[in-house]
Amino acid sequence: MASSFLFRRRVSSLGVVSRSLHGNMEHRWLHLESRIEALVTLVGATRKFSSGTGTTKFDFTDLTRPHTWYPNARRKHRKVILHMGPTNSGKTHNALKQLQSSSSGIYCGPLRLLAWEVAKRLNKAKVPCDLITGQEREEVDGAKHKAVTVEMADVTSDYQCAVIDEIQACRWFIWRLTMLGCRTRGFSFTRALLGISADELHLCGDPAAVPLIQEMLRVTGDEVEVQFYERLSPLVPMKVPLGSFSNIQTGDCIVTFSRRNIYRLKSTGFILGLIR
Ligand SMILES: Nc1ncnc2c1ncn2[C@@H]1O[C@H](COP(=O)(O)OP(=O)(O)OP(=O)(O)O)[C@@H](O)[C@H]1O
Repeated sequence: MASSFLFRRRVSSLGVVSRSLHGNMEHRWLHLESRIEALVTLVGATRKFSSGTGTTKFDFTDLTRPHTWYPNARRKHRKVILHMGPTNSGKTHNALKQLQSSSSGIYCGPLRLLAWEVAKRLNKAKVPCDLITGQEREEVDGAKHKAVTVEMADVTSDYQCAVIDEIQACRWFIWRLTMLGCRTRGFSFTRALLGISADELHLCGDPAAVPLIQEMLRVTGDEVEVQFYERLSPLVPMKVPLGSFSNIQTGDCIVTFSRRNIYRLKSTGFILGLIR
């Protein structure tokens, strides 16, 4: 599902807005992380001191057990289904089918456009669905479903079904920071994974994340099931390189990994002409 946004014409301008939002968030998270690390060190010293008294104390500053920060989710015995496979293998499609048929639910994705696509899909299927991102809040009468960017994940309500897309971005905070996935936004995925209170939680992503997620969920008491997927259509490399951009044909997709490159390619008019 992540790849489909690349084909939309609206992408470049919207992409800039959301990236600048993430840029600000990056600063905030980095700042917060350095504060947490300092606090964790301090807590270590405090615990050593108080353990000598022989009394049982609850340590409110203990940041080493994040699963306990979400009592709503811990009260549920969640069924967690991992949909793991390469891109274009139908993981998200299957998870969204469950979301669509549930009485209430939430979709959390890494991009505004993914949340937007899911809200559109559910509303089109006559399942009223709110769209909530860092930039907008579109509420639909009677909606019991929400499509959100992961930072807006609601960890206070109860849902029948929840979907977290691109879960490999998850990041695990533990005593001395261990890290996997996205350095700047991973915390929001971890928060959604540990904190969403849903009977069924569907996680879509890369199989490389399976051991980490299993480890994270070992302490939550959730039931975990892993389903592996194969690509729906084969990926066949070309026998000869493309060469010049002038060899691009209508229907081709260009993938690039920096904003500067996107604008550089956009400025070459023939590419825009093809996308239209
Ligand atoms: N059973 C199906 N019937 C019809 N369309 C499907 C089916 N499974 C997947 N698709 C379509 O195939 C495309 C890719 O599926 P999907 O987005 O679920 O893949 P994905 O594995 O989640 O990809 P990504 O890793 O990029 O998010 C989508 O357009 C989806 O609607």
